[in-house]
Amino acid sequence: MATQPKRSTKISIEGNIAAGKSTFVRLLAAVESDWSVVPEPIGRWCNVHNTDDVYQELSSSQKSGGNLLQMLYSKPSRWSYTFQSYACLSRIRSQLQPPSLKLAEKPVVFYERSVYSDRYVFASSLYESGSLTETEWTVYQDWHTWLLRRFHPQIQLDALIYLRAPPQRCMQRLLMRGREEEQNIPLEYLQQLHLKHEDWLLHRTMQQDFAYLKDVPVLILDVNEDFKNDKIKQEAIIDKVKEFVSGLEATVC
Ligand SMILES: Nc1ncnc2c1ncn2[C@@H]1O[C@H](COP(=O)(O)OP(=O)(O)OP(=O)(O)O)[C@@H](O)[C@H]1O
Ligand SMILES: Nc1nc(=O)c2ncn([C@H]3C[C@H](O)[C@@H](CO)O3)c2[nH]1
Repeated sequence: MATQPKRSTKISIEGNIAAGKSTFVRLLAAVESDWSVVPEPIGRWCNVHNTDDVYQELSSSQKSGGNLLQMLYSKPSRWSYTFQSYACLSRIRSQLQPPSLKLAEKPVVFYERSVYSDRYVFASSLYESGSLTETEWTVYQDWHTWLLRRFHPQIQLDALIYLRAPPQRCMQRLLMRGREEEQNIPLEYLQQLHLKHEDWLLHRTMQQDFAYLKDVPVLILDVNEDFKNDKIKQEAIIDKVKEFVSGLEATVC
């Protein structure tokens, strides 16, 4: 008789642009053999030449995503709806993929962002700043709610990790990283996204259409400090994640 694959613990890593999510998930992927990482699809469009294991060579249709990011930042009023639709489709697709570690004893999958940040951080900010019209926002929310309910529980998350850093620090990192499409992003945009993350994950005051989310555990990690080249700080932050995950495994069966 075929053995049933173990149910993975699914955790989304959330945080502002350039807070350090990709850097952090690369660290996580190296910690435990049972842990795997699903990079943000949009991140991959901007990392075509990255040779890390978690980044793969892209098909030509995916490469056009890099252009879409450029189009979004160059003319948000024209491209926000298209971008949010494509971003959300990609995220649903990757959240539905079966775990790559079929033989893992306690599989844990970390996603770089989720269908929830798509809506409650980005699309909501773009609507508030007038880049999505009332009609686009209504249509987006309608299909977003319908699709997520349709795919529940396959895309349900067990936990969230919030990488928290001041918008000024994210701006520094964004400029240092030098991704071409992002060079004209104003600090105000990062401040707006920061407030959305704070309401959602720190204060937990954000109204959401998915009732289960209000009980999902959130681990908040301060990533303001530079831990990129500091093994001791890296170990300390990883220990917090290990402790958090083992607490979850006791409840996820
Ligand atoms: N803790 C840290 N200390 C110093 N530099 C960092 C730290 N974390 C990330 N960086 C640097 O900041 C830049 C942005 O990091 P990274 O690409 O991991 O951000 P991200 O959150 O994945 O971005 P995005 O939201 O665009 O996907 C990179 O140049 C990275 O090397
Ligand atoms: N508008 C918008 N909606 C999303 O759902 C979304 N997800 C990521 N991004 C942007 C942030 C980085 O520039 C870049 C890589 O994270 O892509 C998004 N932008």
